Parts: sequence; structure tokens; C-alpha cells
Amino acid sequence: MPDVPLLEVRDLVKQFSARPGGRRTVTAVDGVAFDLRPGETLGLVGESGSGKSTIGKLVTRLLRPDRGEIRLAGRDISTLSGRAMRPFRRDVQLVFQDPYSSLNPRHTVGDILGTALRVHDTVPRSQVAHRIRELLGQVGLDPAHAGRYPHEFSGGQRQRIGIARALAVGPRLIVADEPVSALDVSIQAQVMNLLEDLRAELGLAFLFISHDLAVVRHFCDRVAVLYMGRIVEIGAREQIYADPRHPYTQTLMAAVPDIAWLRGGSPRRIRVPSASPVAAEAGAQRSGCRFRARCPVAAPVCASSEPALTLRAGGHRAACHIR
Ligand SMILES: Nc1ncnc2c1ncn2[C@@H]1O[C@H](COP(=O)(O)OP(=O)(O)OP(=O)(O)O)[C@@H](O)[C@H]1O
Repeated sequence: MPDVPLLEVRDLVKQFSARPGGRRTVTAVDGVAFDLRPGETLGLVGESGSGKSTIGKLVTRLLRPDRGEIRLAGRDISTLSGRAMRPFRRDVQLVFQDPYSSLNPRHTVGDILGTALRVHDTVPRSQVAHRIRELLGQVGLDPAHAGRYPHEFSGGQRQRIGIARALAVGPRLIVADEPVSALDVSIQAQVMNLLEDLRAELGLAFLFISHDLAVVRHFCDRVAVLYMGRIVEIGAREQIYADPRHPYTQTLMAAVPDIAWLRGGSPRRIRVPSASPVAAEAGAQRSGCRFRARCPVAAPVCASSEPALTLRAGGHRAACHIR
């Protein structure tokens, strides 16, 4: 049923020690909630350190949340571990920014894909070799290259191997953490087009983490904007890009180009700017709105309480006292 959420995230919290063994903590994810429907693509954007990767690792359960729920097709997986987690590992797969560091250099591509297929019993053993060739073809690689090692492929081809490995287990959701940002700009569009084709063919849902606002605009149905571990705005792509309500989103969106490069025009990256250390420090106050020290429209009310995400239009929510 298309309107049952595939993924429901509620009140997700994750803290880390600021220094190994130290007592000071960093709240990387601070009460995040969102839904993702089957086949839907949600972009997570926000400056460096805003908590995007941590959310990706929590959803794939590489990390365990300190608080909150992660429901996959209705089942809370936030505290599962070991064998109990295994069926859900099939449903949710992670595609990394740097495929090379996640591919075992001593294994051939065929071994890497074969391991993924066997661990999850995705196909009968007699069909593993056939499925490996099929997967390579599906991601645009030559099936005859299954005997090659990761270092024999280019960066873009390695990312295709990482995508094939994710597909091997038959996921319903892919968490893609900056999947093209380590690639040459000329290769980025090819890999994005592949993800787009796979989404259409296989009906995959994506949680798509990116600094690149032009790529997110091209790829995502909905967008969540993170600031210091919280979603400050979430809505349909056009709501966020054409009618941003939160002052932070407004500054981000002011400079987004169109996406001509994805259609063969000249490539251009528009990155989410990073906070200056001073601004980030000033923004780190824990009472009132966390954005107020950087906010161009801050008013006294902004020091009084943290604004909740409130509804602006169908599905469009923003967390701002003023706008
Ligand atoms: N394993 C860890 N130990 C300690 N602190 C961590 C750890 N992982 C993340 N953090 C901290 O949590 C916060 C959020 O980090 P996270 O990597 O999720 O942000 P991000 O938005 O993905 O940033 P980037 O775009 O730079 O990858 C940062 O302050 C980061 O330093």
C-alpha cells in the first residue's frame, strides 16, 4: 500500500563524547522525526556537522540511537541487534561516499557481490554467478569484469560496484551518503542518472544525504533541512526551493543554480556553506532557537523557546517563531 510509510523516525537522539573518554557530549541528532514512503526520495541537507551522516548511520543501524524510534514497515528496529536485525539489513542498505574504503581490496568484484548474495540468501546458490553478472549489467559495468579487483576500476566504476552490492540483497530503502561527492564532476551526473534509473525500475526509496543543493533538487521528492541536529524545515522539493520559510533555508536556497549540468551542460557544484567557527559557537546556545545568533530576523521571542516544526501548507513544516 503506497501510503503506509516504509520508514518512520520519531524523536531520534544521538550524543557522542566530544573527546574520547571525556565527559562533555555533542548532541549530533537532537529530536529528529520524519517519514519516508515506499519509492520516495527524501533529501537531507545542512552544513557540515549538522548530523546528516549520523542520521544515515542510525537508520541503517550502524549506530544505536540514545532515544527515539526507527520503524521499518511498522516494526521498531531502534533497539534490535545481531540476528534479530538481520531481516531488516536486507531492507535498508547504505551507499557510502567513498566506495573504495568500503570495498575489500583483496576480493574480486564477483566475490564482493557473491558474499552479499550468500549472507542474505538472496538467490539459490546455483544462481549466484548468474545474479552477479546480472547485477553488474544493471549498474552499467561489463559482466565479464567480475574477476577484477576494486583497484582495477575507476572511481565512478567503484561507486557502481558499491551500488551493485547494495542492490544485491534486494533492499527497499537505500541510504545514500554523499554518493557522488568524491567523484570527478564529469562522472557525477552519470552516477546520478544510474541512481535515477534504478529508482524508477525498482521502486526504491532513498534517504539522500548531500551537500549539493542542485543534485538534491534534481533527485529528491522531499527535502529536510538540518541545523545543528534538528530539522528546521521539511517539505516537498518545490516548497523548499521555491517557497522556503525558515531563514536558514532561505539563505541556502538563495544561490541554487538550475540543473543544466545534469543534462549535459557545464557542471557546477553548489555546496551548503559551513558555519564559521565563531558563528557556530554563538549558535551553540541551548536555550531558545538554535539559529538565532546567525539569524537575520531574530527577535526577543527567539530567545524564549525552541520553535517547533509547524505546518505551513500541505506537508510543509518549518521551525521559526517569526516566519
Ligand atoms: N563517532 C563520533 N564521535 C564523536 N563525535 C561524532 C562522531 N560522529 C559524529 N560526531 C559529531 O556529531 C556531529 C554531527 O556529525 P555528522 O557527521 O553526522 O554531520 P554531517 O552533517 O554528516 O557532516 P558532514 O557533512 O561534514 O559529513 C558533529 O559535531 C560531529 O563532530
